[in-house]
Amino acid sequence: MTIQVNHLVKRFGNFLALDDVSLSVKTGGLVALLGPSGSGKSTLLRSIAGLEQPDSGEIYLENGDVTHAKVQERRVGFVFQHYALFKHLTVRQNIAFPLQIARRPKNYVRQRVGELLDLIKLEGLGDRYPAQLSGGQRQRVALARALAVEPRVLLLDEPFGALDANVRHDLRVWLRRLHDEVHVTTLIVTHDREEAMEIADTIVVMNQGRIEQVGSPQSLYDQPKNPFVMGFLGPVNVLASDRITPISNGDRPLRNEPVLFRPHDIQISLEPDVNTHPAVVGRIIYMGWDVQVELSLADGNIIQATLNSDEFRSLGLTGKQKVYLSLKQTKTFADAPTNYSKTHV
Ligand SMILES: Nc1ncnc2c1ncn2[C@@H]1O[C@H](COP(=O)(O)OP(=O)(O)OP(=O)(O)O)[C@@H](O)[C@H]1O
Repeated sequence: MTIQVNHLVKRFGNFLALDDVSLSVKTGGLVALLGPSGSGKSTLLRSIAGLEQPDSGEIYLENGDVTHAKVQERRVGFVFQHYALFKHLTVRQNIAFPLQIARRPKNYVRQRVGELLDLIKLEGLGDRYPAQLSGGQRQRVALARALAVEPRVLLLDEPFGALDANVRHDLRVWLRRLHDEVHVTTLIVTHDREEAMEIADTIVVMNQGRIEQVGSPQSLYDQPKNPFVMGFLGPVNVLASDRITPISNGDRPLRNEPVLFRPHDIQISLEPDVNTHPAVVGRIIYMGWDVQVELSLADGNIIQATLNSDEFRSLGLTGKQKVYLSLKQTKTFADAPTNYSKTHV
């Protein structure tokens, strides 16, 4: 285990930013902290870096207690959303900076900077200044600088948050490959579920200063522990159980808790059958391969279905058309509030 956090509590005045958070990160893992704004992701990351002092709890890095250690003693690399490169230094000088502070010999610095420029695929740009780079290139330099002194842990706080969607996507792929090459234990903060699912081996879902669930992208998506995780990992419809029959509830009796289902778990047919519900087609949104179809149920509830474009075409759906829907899969949660609605997701 490279990172071990035990019962961390952090208050800002009366506000409880971390509420008894415990987490283990395996050596070499790439773990995403995922949650809505204000859920405590950055506070947890900054506490591990030593930039925040927790009120109670412990932090271990490679089995050493660093709860009260200074930032420089922790040997962590840190990259923030906003480029923190030195404007008056070239790319090469920026990457060399932490090595010079650590008083590494000149020859070593030259060689290590060369290696890192290679690693971030910016070999030809070592003599440029940050202002002469794109946003994505600057973040790659920031990463190289964070990796220069071979940190025990790499901590990334929304490193691609300020970049446009295409560049973000390229950098995610790049970061994943980079991690597969260097295997440094990495914790990345994001509020973007696609980013978390694409990059991380393990996702830690946070909400209101607590960890809701930890697991692989697939296990969180397929077996969410509660409605919050299900809603945060992907789009979801919520209906009261007197409105729709859940597919399978195991042996557990329903106690009026809501029924949750994904838009792509709705099957649309043009003819009624046993257990189908009548609905009327509303707005249709083409998203390329996926087509989102809004459906109004007889009781006035509106839900979203997602079809692939082949299914959509073979049904030939148009607005105001009457259709019949059934559900392929549903989820209910024993501890969900019975007044739970989609606005909670
Ligand atoms: N220095 C501070 N003083 C007071 N409150 C703070 C401070 N830092 C964070 N907070 C509060 O703690 C809560 C958690 O903040 P944090 O930055 O950890 O959330 P986050 O999940 O990273 O959110 P975001 O995605 O918006 O960055 C927020 O409500 C924030 O306002």
